Amino acid sequence: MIRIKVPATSANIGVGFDCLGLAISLYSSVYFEENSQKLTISGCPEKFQNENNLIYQAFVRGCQYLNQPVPNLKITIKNNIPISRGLGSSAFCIVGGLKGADAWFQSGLSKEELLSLATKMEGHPDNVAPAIYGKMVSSFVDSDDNIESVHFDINDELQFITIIPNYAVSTNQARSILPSEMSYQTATYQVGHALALAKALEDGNLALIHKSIVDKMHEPYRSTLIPDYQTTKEICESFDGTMYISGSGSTMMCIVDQTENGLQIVDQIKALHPDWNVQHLNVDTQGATSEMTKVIV
Ligand SMILES: Nc1ncnc2c1ncn2[C@@H]1O[C@H](COP(=O)(O)OP(=O)(O)O)[C@@H](O)[C@H]1O
Ligand SMILES: N[C@@H](CCOP(=O)(O)O)C(=O)O
Repeated sequence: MIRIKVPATSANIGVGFDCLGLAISLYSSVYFEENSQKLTISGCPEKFQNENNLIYQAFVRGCQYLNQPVPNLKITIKNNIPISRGLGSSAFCIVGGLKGADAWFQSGLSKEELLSLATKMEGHPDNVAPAIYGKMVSSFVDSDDNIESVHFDINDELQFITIIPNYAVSTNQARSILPSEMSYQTATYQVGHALALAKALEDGNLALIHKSIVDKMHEPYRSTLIPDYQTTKEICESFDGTMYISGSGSTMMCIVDQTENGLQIVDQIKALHPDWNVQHLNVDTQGATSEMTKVIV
């Protein structure tokens, strides 16, 4: 059977709305094997165990692109990326399904083709690009509808603390509350900040990360959907951490150096919210992988 392993992704990174994203060391896998029936799906909530399942939809899209018939499939999901928490669970499904079809037919799709197909399904490239390539990726759609992506190394001195609340925020809702227009002044602010942030993350410059990550495009609106936003931000900042809303939330990501500060932040947040999932994670540098395997792990 085929195993596709995909990293979770943290999109936007403050000022990079819909264009900047980071792959992190939290992984989900999906296994594809032949089946006597049309489709069997396990490892996800029952409401997704049907033909509307996003992984299956992406697999079918991959077959169409490759001009291949859709095989009878058994899909087994080993999921570690929480759903609707702003860590790219939908990107996992889309990249997992497309890459599954590519591996099934051994068709050797390029990462560029994969990114183009995945972006059309997801609607924005900021999660699917790092899910495919790893590291931090900045992407945009050019005038010919091609996706251009630029790849950044993140400095090893930084650690990422993923703070996952026990409540979800739907991406659709978090997009629907955003204004439809923005001023030239705000656009200029965002461009300057985003460029500085990319360099600061490469250099591990915590002071510049802290200044440049401050967003005016989505975070002020979306923070209203996360009741614990302000208190969590204050805890992070009291130990020299910088916090942003991961994707559309509810996860909050804290960037901090490799000192004891990270441990203090985790301890304080866990003490306040024992049922939240708070983890130290690293940057994933590989992106999605595929392998033939005999066992499900
Ligand atoms: N493990 C999974 N199994 C089936 N469907 C999933 C899984 N993970 C995510 N999805 C799909 O992705 C959607 C969540 O996407 P979205 O709201 O964008 O949140 P996220 O921030 O996690 O990407 C779900 O409604 C579902 O359609
Ligand atoms: N740029 C998108 C990113 C959504 O990421 P997700 O992980 O919440 O699906 C947005 O901000 O809407």
